[in-house]
Amino acid sequence: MTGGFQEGDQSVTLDLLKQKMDSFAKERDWDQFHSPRNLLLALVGEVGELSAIFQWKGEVPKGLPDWKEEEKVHAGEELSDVLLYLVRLSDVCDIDLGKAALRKVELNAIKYPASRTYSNANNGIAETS
Ligand SMILES: Nc1ccn([C@H]2C[C@H](O)[C@@H](COP(=O)(O)OP(=O)(O)OP(=O)(O)O)O2)c(=O)n1
Repeated sequence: MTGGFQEGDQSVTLDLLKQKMDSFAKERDWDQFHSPRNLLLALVGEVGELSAIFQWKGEVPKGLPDWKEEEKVHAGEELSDVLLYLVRLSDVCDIDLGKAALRKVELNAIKYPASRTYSNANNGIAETS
C-alpha cells in the first residue's frame, strides 16, 4: 500500500476543472483559440452531441436503466465536454461560476418559495397558492 496522495483522491471542484482546462490550453498554445465566442460555440456543439444520444429514444427513465454501459459512458463524456467548456467560458469571461451559480440558487429559492405549492414545474406560472 503506497498511502500516497493520488489525483483520484481529490474532490472535483469547479476550481480544479478550471485549472485543468487552463493548463490544457496553455500546454498546446490554444489560449489563442479559447475566445469567449469560440468557447460558446464549442459548448453549444457539445450540447448538440449530448442531445444526439437522447434523440429518437423517446422519454427515458431516470438512471437510464435500459442503456448499455458504453452508451452511459458516452453520455458521461458529452456531459463532461459541456461542463468543461462551460467552466472554461466562465473563466475567460472572468466570471466566478461557482459563486454565480450559488447566488442563482438563492435567487431561484426567493422566486419560487418552497412554502407555496405549484401544480407543475412550468416556471411556477400555474402557482396554486
Ligand atoms: N480547441 C479545443 C478542442 C478540444 N478541447 C477539449 C474540451 C472538450 O472536453 C474536448 C472536445 O474535444 P473534441 O472537439 O475532439 O470533441 P469530442 O471529444 O466530443 O470528439 P467528437 O466530436 O469526435 O465526438 O476537448 C478544448 O479544450 N479546446
